[in-house]
This record gives sequence, C-alpha cells and structure tokens, in this order.
Amino acid sequence: MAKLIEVCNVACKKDKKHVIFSQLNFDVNERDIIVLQGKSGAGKTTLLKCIAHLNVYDGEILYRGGTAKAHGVPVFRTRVFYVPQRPALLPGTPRDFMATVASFQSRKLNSESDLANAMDISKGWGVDHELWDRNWTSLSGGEAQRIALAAAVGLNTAEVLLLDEPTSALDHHSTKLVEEFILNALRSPQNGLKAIVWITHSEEQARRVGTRFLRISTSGCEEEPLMPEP
Ligand SMILES: Nc1ncnc2c1ncn2[C@@H]1O[C@H](COP(=O)(O)OP(=O)(O)OP(=O)(O)O)[C@@H](O)[C@H]1O
Repeated sequence: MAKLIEVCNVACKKDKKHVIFSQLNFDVNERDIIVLQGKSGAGKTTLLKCIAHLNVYDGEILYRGGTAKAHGVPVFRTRVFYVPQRPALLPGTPRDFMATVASFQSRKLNSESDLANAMDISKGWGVDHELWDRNWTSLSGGEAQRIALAAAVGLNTAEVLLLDEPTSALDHHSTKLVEEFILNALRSPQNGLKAIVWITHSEEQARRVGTRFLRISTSGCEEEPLMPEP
C-alpha cells in the first residue's frame, strides 16, 4: 500500500522547557484508519495539527514524499484535511468556510457542486441546509461537528482526513450515521479519500473504525495490536 504520510522523529514543545512529545515515528498508508490514543494532554490534537502544518515542530513530516511547502500549503491543506474538534472557533459561517476553500486555486472550478454536495451530506445526518448560513458560534456543538465533517468529505479533495474527536458532541444514532458514511467514503473508488487519522476517547468507536492503533506519550509512540472485544 502506498505511503501517504511519514512522521520522522517529530517532537513538539509547549514552551522552551516543556516537551509535549518527542521521537514520534510512524507512517500512514493507504487504507489505514489509525486511531490515535493517549492520555488527556498527551498531545493528540497537537500531533494532528503538526501533520496538518498548523503547528510548529522539530523533525520531518512528509506527504507523498514532500513537505507541505513543497506541495504548496493551500493545496496541501485540501489534500491533508484537518477537522477540528470545536469548529465553533472558525470565523464566519460554514458557507464562508467553503468559499475560502474554493478560493484556493485548485478548487475554483468545483465550488458550487462542492457546497451542494457537502450540504446534502450534512442533510443526511439531520442538519438542515439553512444552518450553513448561521455563524459557527451560533451552532450547537453537534451541528458544527457534522457540518465540518460534511465539508471535509463533500469537498472530496482530501486523501488524508485528520479527525479530532469528530463525534464527541453527537448522540449514538448520529455517531453511527457519520461513522458509516466516512468508512464507505474510504472504501469507495469514487471518493479520493485514502486514509484517516482519528482521535477518539471511545474504546467502542476505536474498535468499530480502527485498522491500526497508535498510543502517544511524552517519550514517543507505540503501535498497539487490534483491540479485543471487552
Ligand atoms: N498553544 C499552546 N500553548 C501552550 N501549550 C499548549 C498549546 N496547545 C496545547 N498545549 C498543551 O500541550 C499539551 C497537549 O495538548 P493537546 O490538546 O494536544 O492534548 P490532547 O492529547 O489532544 O488532549 P485531550 O485528550 O484532552 O483533548 C497540553 O498540556 C496542552 O495544555
């Protein structure tokens, strides 16, 4: 399977003195769903942001053998797509967010159909179209999460999705709908999605979606075997 992301000797600090993690080494390959685990504060979100080129770090992170800069950061961000845990921190409305992504050179031609596609996906998850014109700050946590995910999947530009507790604000039924859709997108030849790194604190969800399990701590990361049923 093709190697999509290479994380080579990556380290990150909170400040000059305090290390969050160091010596992280792993690859993300085509068809992987890597469940990222670790104690609260271990640096899971920070690592996703490093991979997404949203956080500074030491070491090297490559996507298809090149750095984010070598690919061009806007294009890189459409291919390696970070979905935040709290989209409410984004400015403007979800429609504005789609317009921003569409303004990236590589997406200009498809902006209308991208938006329609994303809105239809979110509708399937119980989110009405009009919510795309409300400010992120006025959406509930669960509405914002479903819209951010629908945007990421609907754009259909991402080869690697970086999902930061994507269903933490959702009820069980919505969680199952979202999981099923994302897993189908990964399997579908029509969708460009090839791998996912997924943070979850739910052991049940990890078991349902994960193909590999990575635990991070201050001193590095360890790959764990497939989790047995309780
Ligand atoms: N911008 C920042 N400045 C200083 N410290 C930060 C910053 N961002 C994160 N941290 C710290 O880095 C550590 C790792 O945070 P991070 O959010 O990555 O952990 P996490 O494993 O995702 O936690 P959780 O499971 O609670 O969401 C925490 O101690 C956090 O307080």
